[in-house]
Amino acid sequence: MTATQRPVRMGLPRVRTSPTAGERPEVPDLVDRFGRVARDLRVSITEKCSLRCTYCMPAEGLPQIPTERLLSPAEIVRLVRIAVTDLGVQEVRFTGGEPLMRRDLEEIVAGCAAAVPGVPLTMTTNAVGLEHRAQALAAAGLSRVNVSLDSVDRAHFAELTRRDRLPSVLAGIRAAARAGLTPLKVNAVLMPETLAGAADLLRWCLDEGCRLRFIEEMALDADHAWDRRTMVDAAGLLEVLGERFTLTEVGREDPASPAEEWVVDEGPGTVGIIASVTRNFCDACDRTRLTAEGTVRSCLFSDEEVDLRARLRAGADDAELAALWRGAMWEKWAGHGMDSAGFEPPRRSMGAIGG
Ligand SMILES: Nc1nc2c(ncn2[C@@H]2O[C@H](COP(=O)(O)OP(=O)(O)OP(=O)(O)O)[C@@H](O)[C@H]2O)c(=O)[nH]1
Ligand SMILES: C[S@@+](CC[C@H](N)C(=O)[O-])C[C@H]1O[C@@H](n2cnc3c(N)ncnc32)[C@H](O)[C@@H]1O
Ligand code: SF4
Ligand code: SF4
Repeated sequence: MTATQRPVRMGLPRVRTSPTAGERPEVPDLVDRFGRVARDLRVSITEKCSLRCTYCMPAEGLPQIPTERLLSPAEIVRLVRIAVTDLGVQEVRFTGGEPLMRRDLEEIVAGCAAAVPGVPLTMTTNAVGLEHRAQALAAAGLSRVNVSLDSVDRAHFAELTRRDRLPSVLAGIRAAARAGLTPLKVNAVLMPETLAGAADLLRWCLDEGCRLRFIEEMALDADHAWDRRTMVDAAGLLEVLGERFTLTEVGREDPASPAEEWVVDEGPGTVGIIASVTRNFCDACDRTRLTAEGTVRSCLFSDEEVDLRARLRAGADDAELAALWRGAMWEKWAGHGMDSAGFEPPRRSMGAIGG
């Protein structure tokens, strides 16, 4: 049996449904009622973006957030320090919108690197313009980057992102690799339109030494076009890639990692699949999020947010901000529920939350 003929383990949803009854235990870490502990902080720093990916943004972009409502570099650094020193966070990822849209990104990274030395600082980016900033970001203390890239065909890229920026993205990826922002992972969202170019994208990533992961599309597009019945799942992708490559399943790098991995041909290259919908990883979720406006959002899919910015600007001390954050995490949902009857997408789209 070849790797692609092997049945894909779709499994039962891995969401624990019976929460712990009673009060939150008196522990400093970000624990929730389902026994999970958040160690991975994702910080959105802007809603702006240089692209308009159809699975994320509306064609006209998101409504602009007035500058005074965005967290300043000093505020971001303070909240990151609280997350690490008071709440047990072990990795910080900058995202958005597009983090490169902020001119003060290097200042934010350098401030965080000084405030939480030794903690990996990473970024998820579309890489437009990264070519000119990769060296400075690495020098400021950025550890590595993940880049979103759905196609290496210029016309197809322009269609998917509504912008003709493929050359800049490819130059950005190469500059990031030269600057040592590695291991560099590439994220591609699975859609019917991406399947035809999926094998070419994998070939390109293998040749460039990038680790490609395909991601099942989630109901987080601003246009609300997502449809569970037509979305491309992991099984559909494996069938297409199997026509060109021999894939051998190796599983997850570590149990909390969302990506399951396959070795391609004789290796050492791999391809990953983040099956957020059909094989969700919510029961191992270790994430907490800060939105660009300074609210804590415990789950991508939960519109309940706790406003830290207002308290921070009203003079709250670190202990109060940490307590608010712990309370938000205790209320975290079990999972996204995309497979449940009556599922409603959240009000904010991916770009507005911070993916
Ligand atoms: N279900 C779910 N999916 C997420 C979440 N955060 C990110 N994703 C999806 O996972 C994809 C990859 O995210 P990245 O930003 O590259 O982060 P990562 O995979 O955690 O990063 P690594 O630590 O480098 O593996 C994104 O494109 C999203 O589609 C989350 O909290 N929940
Ligand atoms: C919102 S973007 C922000 C960072 C940066 N602009 C980028 O594209 O990498 C973060 C991640 O979310 C993913 N994403 C956006 N919309 C999605 C959706 N509807 N389903 C799954 N992933 C999505 C993107 O592919 C990207 O990897
Ligand atoms: S996925 Fe990233 S690059 Fe694409 S529109 Fe959303 S924020 Fe922008
Ligand atoms: S959907 Fe929510 S619970 Fe599931 S992995 Fe994402 S953030 Fe965690």
